[in-house]
Amino acid sequence: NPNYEFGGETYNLTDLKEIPRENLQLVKALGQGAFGEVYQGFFKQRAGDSVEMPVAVKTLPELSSNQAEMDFLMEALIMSKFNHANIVHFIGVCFDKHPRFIVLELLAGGDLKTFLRESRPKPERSSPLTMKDLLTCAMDVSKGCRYLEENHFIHRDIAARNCLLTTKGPGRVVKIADFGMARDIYRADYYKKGGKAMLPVKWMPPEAFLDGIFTSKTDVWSFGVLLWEVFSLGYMPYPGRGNQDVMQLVTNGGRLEPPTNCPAPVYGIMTQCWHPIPEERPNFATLLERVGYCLQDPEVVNAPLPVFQRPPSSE
Ligand SMILES: CN1CCN(c2ccc(C(=O)Nc3n[nH]c4c3C=[N+](C(=O)[C@H](O)c3ccccc3)C4)cc2)CC1
Repeated sequence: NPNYEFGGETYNLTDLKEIPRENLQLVKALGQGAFGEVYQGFFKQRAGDSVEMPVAVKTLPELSSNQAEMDFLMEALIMSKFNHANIVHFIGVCFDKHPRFIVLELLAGGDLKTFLRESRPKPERSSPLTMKDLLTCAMDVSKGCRYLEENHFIHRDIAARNCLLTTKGPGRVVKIADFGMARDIYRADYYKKGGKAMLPVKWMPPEAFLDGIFTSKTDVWSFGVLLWEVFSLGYMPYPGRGNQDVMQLVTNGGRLEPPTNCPAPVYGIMTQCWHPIPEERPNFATLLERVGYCLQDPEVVNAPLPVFQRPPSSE
């Protein structure tokens, strides 16, 4: 029964809030999670209550290895200790028997990468998003990352695919919602990641993919790539390049090009995140300030988003 350290305290299975299954109703599948399905459902504080809260329910298949059971438990422990508006809220677990559930806040807008790709300008309509929308998404993620940094938690996989939106519409809030990479490393089964082949190399700095060194400055580099994802409206970074190619390019000082129409101050923040020396990269408190300045800069906020262009073949 593994322990989990966070904020100077140690936690284990007994610290997790157990929810009675009868207070939960699973409605429909939301998508294929790393373990089993993620369902949309409803949760009642008390079985008889008329008020029910929409929730997301991560499920662990009944026929799971002990390794998968432990991973699922560790994921619950990790998420249960976070308390921040830009990190998916943990509600509780149903661990008394199979199938096991982790009950989380429902983020109904889907993941950030899909949202950005769906928001690209089309021949018949320009993008519904403005620079302000993109900067606000980036601001949300940097707030979540600053909280993790303050708590000395290294995420190791900050990327648009791991962030979810409360809604696609205006007033959307972006939250960090997947902690699978940090969980795997915490459980020291990095070999589970099947070596370099599975690592998110395109989001990693040289000291990470060359020497396995991870600090919060690793997450800063990844945030710079997430910023590039946001301003390219969901492109795959280093289009048309494989991981080996990217490792060589980045080790030799190569970097992502500015996305089309990306305001210079925004690209400037990206390049600061990609400083070869980790200590020279800004921390998330500073990044939050700099994204905030961009949001106050009329030249940035009023800059037009790119108009429709045929995507390159590799995309
Ligand atoms: C037309 N569109 C189609 C797509 N659609 C969706 C698609 C997916 C979701 C969804 O998974 N929402 C989630 N809310 N809370 C959690 C979720 C996932 N969680 C997890 O823990 C998942 O593992 C996870 C985590 C990070 C990223 C993806 C998945 C926790 C919501 C709407 C909106 C309407």
